[in-house]
Amino acid sequence: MEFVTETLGKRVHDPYVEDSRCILIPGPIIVGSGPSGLATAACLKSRGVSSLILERSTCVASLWQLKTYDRLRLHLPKHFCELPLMPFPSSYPTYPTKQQFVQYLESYAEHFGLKPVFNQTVEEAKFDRRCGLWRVRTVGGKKDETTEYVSRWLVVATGENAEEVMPEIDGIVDFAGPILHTSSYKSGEMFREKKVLVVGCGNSGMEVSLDLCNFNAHPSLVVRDSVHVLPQEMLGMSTFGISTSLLKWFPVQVVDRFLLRMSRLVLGDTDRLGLVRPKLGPLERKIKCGKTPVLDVGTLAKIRSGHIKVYPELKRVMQHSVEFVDGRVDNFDAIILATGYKSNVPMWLKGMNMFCEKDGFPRKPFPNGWKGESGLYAVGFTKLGLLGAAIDAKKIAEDIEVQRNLLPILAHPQHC
Ligand SMILES: Cc1cc2nc3c(=O)[nH]c(=O)nc-3n(C[C@H](O)[C@H](O)[C@H](O)COP(=O)(O)OP(=O)(O)OC[C@H]3O[C@@H](n4cnc5c(N)ncnc54)[C@H](O)[C@@H]3O)c2cc1C
Ligand SMILES: NC(=O)C1=CN([C@@H]2O[C@H](COP(=O)(O)OP(=O)(O)OC[C@H]3O[C@@H](n4cnc5c(N)ncnc54)[C@H](OP(=O)(O)O)[C@@H]3O)[C@@H](O)[C@H]2O)C=CC1
Ligand SMILES: O=C(O)C(=O)Cc1c[nH]c2ccccc12
Repeated sequence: MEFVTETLGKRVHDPYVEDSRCILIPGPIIVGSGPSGLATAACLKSRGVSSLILERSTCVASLWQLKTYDRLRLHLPKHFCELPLMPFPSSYPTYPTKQQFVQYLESYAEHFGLKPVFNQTVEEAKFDRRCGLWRVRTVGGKKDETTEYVSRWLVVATGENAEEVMPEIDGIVDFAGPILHTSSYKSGEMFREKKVLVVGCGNSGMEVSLDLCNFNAHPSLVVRDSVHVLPQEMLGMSTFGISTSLLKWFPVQVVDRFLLRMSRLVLGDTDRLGLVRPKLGPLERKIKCGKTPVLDVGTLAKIRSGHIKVYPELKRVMQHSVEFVDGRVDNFDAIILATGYKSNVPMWLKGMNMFCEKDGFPRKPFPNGWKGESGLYAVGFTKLGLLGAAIDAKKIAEDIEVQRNLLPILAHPQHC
């Protein structure tokens, strides 16, 4: 505690004050240098507020750089995926490639002079009520040392996809072949001629199955429940763009009915392929349950042609084969878990009610989840992808600027 008192008292004008691995940050601390963290830091900077970004990985946008497959492109048109204050280059195609998106994010960081501190995993963050400051403990760096960063504001930007979901499947430890999560999958190159079971039919599972086909592997897809598959475009426009326009005028149920009718025209009856549609419509389900509809990029054609088999839920895994709940058994050489991701906020953010312990998302849904108490903020937990992150980032920067102008803490050091 002496440290905070001392630094606040004596070194009020130093930008970063270091003392035995306890560092006072005059601006906000942002945890995570993905698109959400970068967008918030840029919006703050444009309002004259410097921030410090702490990142566990070694680069910006680590999800995109290190944990995604080669053929990935944005699924939504680029103008829905732009970060605030800097558009995509006009030379980019409507659906930029992963490499283009990463290049854009790197230029974004450079343009705004954002320099995250890499190799800093936040292990604990808690609000110290005695001095009204956030204490953020990290581990990392050359000698894996512990550091405490202290600030009035904490922005959680660790994302909806911070940790892989690894399901418990009966007998999976007995499986003889490779088992990997889609976050480690790069391409179907290593699976040529192999029989591969893809578990999970979100956007990742559907696209990885298609990629495997393109490398002459033989994929099977586990669809344990129901799924909405929509065409990426209809009537020459993006399905997402049409949806957002219609939602301005019509209730979500009406828009869903339109989307389902159009999907039926473009894609045919997906139920017959083993992809049974949920009872709730695609947008209502996204809003209520956070389940993203699959935007088809060619997988359905491969299912229809028999290149991708569809199976129901797994019952158990054996050394070289898998049994499904309908009693069928098939041999496989590899298993790819396309079982999604989860937030990691409950693992490190302590003593705050803003986030739900169970799912690690803000308790208040979009558009109200961005602000908590005591200078705590969340960016990028909207279930609306990059668009939601951009909306949050702007609001957070505006709010912090107002607070900073109202209560200049450095002029009124508090006592710990
Ligand atoms: C394969 C894939 C494709 C996608 N495509 C799209 C798309 O086309 N359009 C769209 O809108 N959305 C898409 N998404 C959704 C995705 O969530 C966003 O694109 C975007 O990456 C979210 O940004 P973020 O900064 O909130 O989270 P992330 O990009 O996940 O960034 C969070 C950062 O926080 C860091 N971090 C996590 N925990 C800690 C910790 N304890 N300490 C320090 N650092 C930490 C991580 O290392 C990471 O760098 C896609 C997601 C995936 C998985
Ligand atoms: N180009 C793009 O824009 C892309 C975007 N994305 C986005 O990234 C995010 C993550 O996507 P994704 O990785 O597909 O994860 P998702 O969470 O969207 O999908 C996970 C899938 O795994 C299933 N599942 C989970 N556990 C099991 C289990 N034990 N047995 C069988 N099935 C299981 C889920 O089924 P159930 O629904 O029954 O729970 C669901 O179908 C999404 O927001 C997605 O839209 C991903 C890829 C490409
Ligand atoms: O890819 C994601 O996770 C997103 O949240 C963006 C997104 C893709 N398809 C959608 C359909 C409805 C709302 C958001 C998305």
